[in-house]
Amino acid sequence: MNVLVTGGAGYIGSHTVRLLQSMGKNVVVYDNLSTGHRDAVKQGTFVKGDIFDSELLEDTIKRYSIDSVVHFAAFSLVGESMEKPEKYYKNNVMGTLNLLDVMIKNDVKKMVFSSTAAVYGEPERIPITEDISKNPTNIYGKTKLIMENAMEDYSKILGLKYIALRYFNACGADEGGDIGEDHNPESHLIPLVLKTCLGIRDSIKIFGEDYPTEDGTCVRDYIHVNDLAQAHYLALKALYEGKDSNVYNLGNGNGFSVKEIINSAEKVTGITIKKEVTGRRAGDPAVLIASSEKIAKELGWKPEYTNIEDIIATAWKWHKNHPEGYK
Ligand SMILES: NC(=O)c1ccc[n+]([C@@H]2O[C@H](COP(=O)([O-])OP(=O)(O)OC[C@H]3O[C@@H](n4cnc5c(N)ncnc54)[C@H](O)[C@@H]3O)[C@@H](O)[C@H]2O)c1
Ligand SMILES: O=c1ccn([C@@H]2O[C@H](COP(=O)(O)OP(=O)(O)O[C@H]3O[C@H](CO)[C@H](O)[C@H](O)[C@H]3O)[C@@H](O)[C@H]2O)c(=O)[nH]1
Repeated sequence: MNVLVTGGAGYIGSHTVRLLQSMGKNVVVYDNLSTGHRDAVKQGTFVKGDIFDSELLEDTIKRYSIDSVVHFAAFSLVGESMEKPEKYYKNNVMGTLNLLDVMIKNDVKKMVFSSTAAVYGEPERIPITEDISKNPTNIYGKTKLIMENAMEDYSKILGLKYIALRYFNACGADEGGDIGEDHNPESHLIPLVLKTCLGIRDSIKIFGEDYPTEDGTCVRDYIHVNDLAQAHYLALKALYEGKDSNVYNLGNGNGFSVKEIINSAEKVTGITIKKEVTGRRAGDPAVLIASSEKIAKELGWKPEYTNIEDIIATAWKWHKNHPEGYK
């Protein structure tokens, strides 16, 4: 396996790169560092480049005899996507189409693609299986769905073999404590809660407690980043074994409310967190819980981290040791 990992200097990418390297795979990280961090790639080949730079992409593919791509590079802030749609359509759709052009031109026809639970929008059923209708409620989710649809056509007509992985809420960090989540701005619940524990933030805002859930706050399915990484390895393996294109959900299958996450973080850290209930955040579905049965059955994937406190503890280790992230 000679794998090009676009966005490999980002949060999920850097964990996947580490896992693939630990399994002896040849990995080339290709990242423009727009939201990623050079220090998140601790070893191996790093190319600073943009997925719009066809020449550099082609040169990298040829130089390292690349035969597959894991494509993380994208913008992924839901709120920003509703304010700057052009930024999201450009990077996530045009950028990915450009990458696919260069891949196909160079006969690289295996791709693992980062998709998202946001493709479902307000789901018609819980737990969410891959076949339910997709009605994304934000532009970020739309851009990912557009690319899933395009890849389906490329697969039928151009011979592309792809696996799209629809992640639910990625969280946690590698046990080593030297790589972790560092988004700027940060919008995800767990890092924000832990930054409040560290005193970097004053309080955590709870976006609405009037949802039709047990405690009134939104319920999400939190999945450890190393379990996501493992799924990327299994997806690549399936493609190298000649399996067909496919789409899989990736979640733990357990839902936790915002209040439950805050309580768990208080237990893990031993710190009482200041909370503030505010209004709902636009576009937030009440409950998102994955069924990951399909990937379990077809690719043998099984999450290692199922206990939410264990997951938060790995994130806490990273944040405590790197209060300012990679800076
Ligand atoms: N974090 C989550 O909970 C989550 C959930 C579902 C899906 N995803 C998807 O997973 C992927 C990775 O997410 P993440 O949280 O690690 O994000 P991230 O921002 O940490 O990583 C994205 C990486 O892509 C790079 N990048 C962006 N545009 C690029 C371009 N044009 N050329 C080259 N590199 C570029 C960035 O520099 C960054 O290193 C994204 O595609 C995201 O949409 C994330
Ligand atoms: O300060 C905060 C931040 C978040 N939340 C709540 O916590 C939950 C989790 O929010 P995150 O922002 O951590 O994650 P999302 O569920 O909004 O989004 C994640 O899951 C989506 C799929 O639904 C996309 O994949 C997206 O990329 C990914 O970040 C939501 O109910 C949100 O309203 C708060 O109450 N306060």
